[in-house]
Amino acid sequence: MNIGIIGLGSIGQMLVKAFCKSGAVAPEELVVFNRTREKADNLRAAYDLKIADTAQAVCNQVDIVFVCTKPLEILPLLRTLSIPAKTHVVSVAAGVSIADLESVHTGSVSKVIPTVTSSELRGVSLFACSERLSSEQREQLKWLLSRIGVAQEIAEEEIETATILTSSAPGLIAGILESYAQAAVRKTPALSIEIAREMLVETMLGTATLLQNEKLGFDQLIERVATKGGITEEGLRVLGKTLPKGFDELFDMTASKHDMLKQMIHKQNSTL
Ligand SMILES: NC(=O)c1ccc[n+]([C@@H]2O[C@H](COP(=O)([O-])OP(=O)(O)OC[C@H]3O[C@@H](n4cnc5c(N)ncnc54)[C@H](OP(=O)(O)O)[C@@H]3O)[C@@H](O)[C@H]2O)c1
Ligand code: PRO
Repeated sequence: MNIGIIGLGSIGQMLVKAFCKSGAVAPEELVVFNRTREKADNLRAAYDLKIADTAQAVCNQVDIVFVCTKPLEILPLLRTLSIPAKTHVVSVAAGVSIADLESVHTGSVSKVIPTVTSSELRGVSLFACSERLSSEQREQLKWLLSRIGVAQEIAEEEIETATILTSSAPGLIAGILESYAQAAVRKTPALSIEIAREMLVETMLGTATLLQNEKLGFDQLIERVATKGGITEEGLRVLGKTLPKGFDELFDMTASKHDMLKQMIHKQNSTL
């Protein structure tokens, strides 16, 4: 199976690494193109993949192509290409809908929201497929994504909120952890920030492993940690006062950003 990847930024490079690391795809089955050639050359130093000279050349030789450019770059790019109808076009762009993709490609299209943690073969890739997809194309996509983590099929109307739980989450969690570590050091300046960060990372790994291996609910883990009348209880009380409002605002603001992006994409598509 030949797989194309157009756009080798953070997520395009992650897909190359994850597909190769998982063994889902042999490097020589990958055909890549990036606007700036250097990124492709750097990847080629590690993986024996094919570098195409143009995005069109990628589309001419693959069964499925992952387009990993930014949301406002994808439709203008796809409009310049003559993509064979049999080629399955997969967009990873937040805010670009299946209908948008169907307006620029006559064949099968899908929307995938990957996550950077798939470079460790962990995390959730969200996917939504167009009705044009054959069952073989859908199974192929699901199989590829399940090799690099959990492949979660999802209705398009749920994908934006789910993106915040899966794809944005590694960045958001890193932001939360940094704030957690900084607060610890403000409280106790003798504590080194590096050690505070390391302790949090190890604790996060331990927490995730415990939740998963013992199939604990969050409430069960809380009960195990928070000794009645103890210290954690006090921390949870503070979180209960501040976090719901903060998370509601986070979901509201990221939804507004999605809406803004979609408006820009629709405007762009109607003027192209
Ligand atoms: N980062 C994430 O965690 C994540 C998760 C899920 C979905 N996404 C989606 O993935 C997409 C890419 O995000 P990113 O974070 O990877 O962005 P990025 O690091 O800026 O990568 C974008 C890449 O696209 C390349 N590019 C732009 N126009 C091109 C063209 N016409 N032909 C070939 N290559 C082109 C750029 O090349 P240059 O080297 O020339 O700039 C750059 O390497 C976005 O649509 C985003 O919504 C990202
Ligand atoms: N990274 C992309 C963004 O921040 C999409 C979800 C994760 O826009």
